Amino acid sequence: MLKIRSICLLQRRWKSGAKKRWNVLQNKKNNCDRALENFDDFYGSVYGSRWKNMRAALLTRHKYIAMVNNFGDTEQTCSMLEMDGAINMKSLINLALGRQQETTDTMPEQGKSRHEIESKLDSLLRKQQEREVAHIYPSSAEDGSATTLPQQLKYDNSQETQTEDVNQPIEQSLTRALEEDYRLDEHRLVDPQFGTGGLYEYMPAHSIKGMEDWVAESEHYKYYKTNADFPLTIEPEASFYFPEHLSLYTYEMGNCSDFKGPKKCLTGVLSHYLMDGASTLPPLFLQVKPGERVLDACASPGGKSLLMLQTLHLDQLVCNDVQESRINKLRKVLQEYLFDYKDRWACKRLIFSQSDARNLDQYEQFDKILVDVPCTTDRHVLNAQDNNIFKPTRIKERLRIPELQAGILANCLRLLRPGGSLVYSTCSLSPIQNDGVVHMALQKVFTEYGITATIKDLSQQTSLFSDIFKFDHPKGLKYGQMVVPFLPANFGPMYFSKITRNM
Ligand SMILES: C[S@@+](CC[C@H](N)C(=O)[O-])C[C@H]1O[C@@H](n2cnc3c(N)ncnc32)[C@H](O)[C@@H]1O
Repeated sequence: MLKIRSICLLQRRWKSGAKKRWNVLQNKKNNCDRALENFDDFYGSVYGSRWKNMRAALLTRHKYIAMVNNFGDTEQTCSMLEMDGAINMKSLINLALGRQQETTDTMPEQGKSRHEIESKLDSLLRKQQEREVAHIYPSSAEDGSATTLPQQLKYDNSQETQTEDVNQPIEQSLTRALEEDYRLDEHRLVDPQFGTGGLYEYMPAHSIKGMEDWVAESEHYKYYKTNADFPLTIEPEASFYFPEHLSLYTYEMGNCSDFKGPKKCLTGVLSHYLMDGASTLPPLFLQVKPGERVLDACASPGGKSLLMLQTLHLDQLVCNDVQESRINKLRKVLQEYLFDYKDRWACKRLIFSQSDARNLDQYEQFDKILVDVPCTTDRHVLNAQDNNIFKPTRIKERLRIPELQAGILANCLRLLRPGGSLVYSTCSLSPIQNDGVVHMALQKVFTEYGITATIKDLSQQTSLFSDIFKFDHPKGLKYGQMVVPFLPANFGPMYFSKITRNM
């Protein structure tokens, strides 16, 4: 009897194995496979040899930052995060700001204080790293064995020839990763594949090998590749300040430690909010000032709205999203984090709005607008099957994304008061959804409404963040900045462009 049962079990196991093999033989692709294949073709030709490292990072667990809730037990939360070895981004940025200011100064005695700030920053980072290493690998310090990289830092893509050896000493591996990246950057600058126009010349609009799904997108690309038919100024952003009341905590580059989950505070709200670190940059660069009226045009689930509220600067924030279910999600998040959500502080300031941002026009003009549009969500589509935009039945929707994005951005430019600014952002590496859409929207508002705008060049300000994020500055990127996935700082992707409406 016993014998018969085990035979049955064996048979069943063999059957399911055979089914699996049959799927493999049929070469059935899932949605994530489709997305990866598409990116390999498209981003491979956009980013060249650098795509390999971005790809490995995209397929690896990404890094978060912790935003402290000012409506909870703020000081306790900050101490807890610091005890765990996290660094307050504000101190890093303020040190970098001081360093930048000193560099522009030629006074000889100031060289000394620059040196002091630099060594302070170095020792802060070194201490932080030592504390972290001791925490994660306590035995290495005791037995004298080499410290190894955290598992997450391993390039986990089997097709990559560049697989990191996890047994390498941490410094050696990090140095190698950084050196490799600089080498690739150098290579890109002289690589004839990228030509003088960088991204703008990398592919013909119609003949994109293996990229049939992108043909409609490349039509937009062809359109924005033509010379601008609208007046455009690009000027450096004058200044940057880190909001006094905002506390964002991160681990230094190369440290992939996890944050503890949020806790309930005495006021009943949650202690901190975890988000992709690169998502903090669009609202930070919007530079919301006290008393301003702000629109978050595509607000749900609400991380960026919450960040702007945590600056305690806003006079009014209109949180808009197109779907009712998304608005409900946003309400829930804000409710979990804002004390007095139903009455005083938040009630006076928060307005929920459910509209298609392409047609939104029921409000007075805004001082600032965040335009964090729907996009191909490049990291998400490689890791989640459900509701994936690369599902074959969603092809049309996917191909219309740049058009939708340009429609939203153009309407938001119209909703800005003259002199007001907006930040447009996506979490996609696609030059079409990024610079391409900015170009299309600027063209559209000029042709239809005679509106002109100035692009703010943020490169000097983003360099303040270069100890935390990996920025990519492809030659052709004209209108925005981009954080790219990078194993030692696995944030993003995040593209953002700051635009001011001319008077
Ligand atoms: C990238 S998510 C926004 C993430 C959000 N800013 C945050 O930081 O949590 C894009 C949002 O745009 C919304 N959306 C899509 N189409 C829209 C439209 N036409 N008008 C307004 N919102 C739209 C989606 O429902 C989605 O919630």
